[in-house]
Amino acid sequence: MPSANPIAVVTGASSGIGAVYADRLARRGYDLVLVARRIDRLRHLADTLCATHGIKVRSIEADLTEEAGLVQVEELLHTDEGIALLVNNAGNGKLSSTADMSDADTAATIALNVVAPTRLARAVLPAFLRRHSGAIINIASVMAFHPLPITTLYSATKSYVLMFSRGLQGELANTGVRVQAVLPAGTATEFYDHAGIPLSAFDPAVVMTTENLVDAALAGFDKGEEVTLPSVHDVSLWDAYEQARSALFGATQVGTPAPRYV
Ligand SMILES: NC(=O)C1=CN([C@@H]2O[C@H](COP(=O)(O)OP(=O)(O)OC[C@H]3O[C@@H](n4cnc5c(N)ncnc54)[C@H](OP(=O)(O)O)[C@@H]3O)[C@@H](O)[C@H]2O)C=CC1
Ligand SMILES: CC(=O)[C@H](N)C(=O)O
Repeated sequence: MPSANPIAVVTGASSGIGAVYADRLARRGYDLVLVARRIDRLRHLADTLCATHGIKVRSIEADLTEEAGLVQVEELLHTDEGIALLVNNAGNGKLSSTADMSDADTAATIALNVVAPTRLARAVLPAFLRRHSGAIINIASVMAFHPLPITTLYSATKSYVLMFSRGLQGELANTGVRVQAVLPAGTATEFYDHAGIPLSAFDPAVVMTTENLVDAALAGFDKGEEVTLPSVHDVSLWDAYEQARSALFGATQVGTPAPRYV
């Protein structure tokens, strides 16, 4: 018997931001599909959320940097008509100079942060468009617009997520399908266990709790925001950034070299 609840697919649900998204979406009455490599954690979370909220939860053990893992989730997104929300959350990043990163880490970050959210969005979009409804939440980062010497590759991948989201928003206008880009700043998760720099190296005053992050991001989602910056108190800063970006683009469309280059 198919569930009456809308289904949310959350990637990277075995810890951190994804695990809190799973909890919050369960509270909102979503059935869940949880995706990550650590199936033991997924099953524990699934049992807890089922018991607490009376929802249905499926756990999928998948490495989203591998073709087989991606195909598993793509097939679900292609076929399960009950899916109403995709949270592209799984991500990683080594905080390191580009020259010092290994080829394996470089490939894994591009695969997980760029290829996976792209393929999963492409997998779910046809059904969303057919139904004129559905939403994709892409977890980017504030590093998308502010590269540091130790975040070059990571920032580039998150800038892709932001641009991919902004482009989709333009494509999907008036279709009933929504895309939200969420740009967290430092958030207290296991991300730093694998990043090469421990969370303890950061000023606690600038690190947000995962619960506060996700609750703020969902508040932005409920407001209909296209880009949500949970930690930015003065939203006029983003508005000014976007206006400057648009004005700069307009200034590129002139067809003649700028005088300073002549
Ligand atoms: N923490 C922060 O300061 C910030 C984080 N972000 C972004 O938030 C998102 C969530 O990260 P966060 O919660 O912080 O970190 P965590 O490390 O706690 O969570 C990362 C999640 O991604 C999953 N994951 C990692 N590698 C793979 C893989 N190869 N295949 C499938 N799933 C994988 C992990 O599960 P498993 O290991 O079980 O596979 C885990 O569930 C990321 O996109 C990150 O870039 C953005 C800004 C700030
Ligand atoms: C400091 C970081 O790289 C963090 N993951 C972020 O995206 O802000």
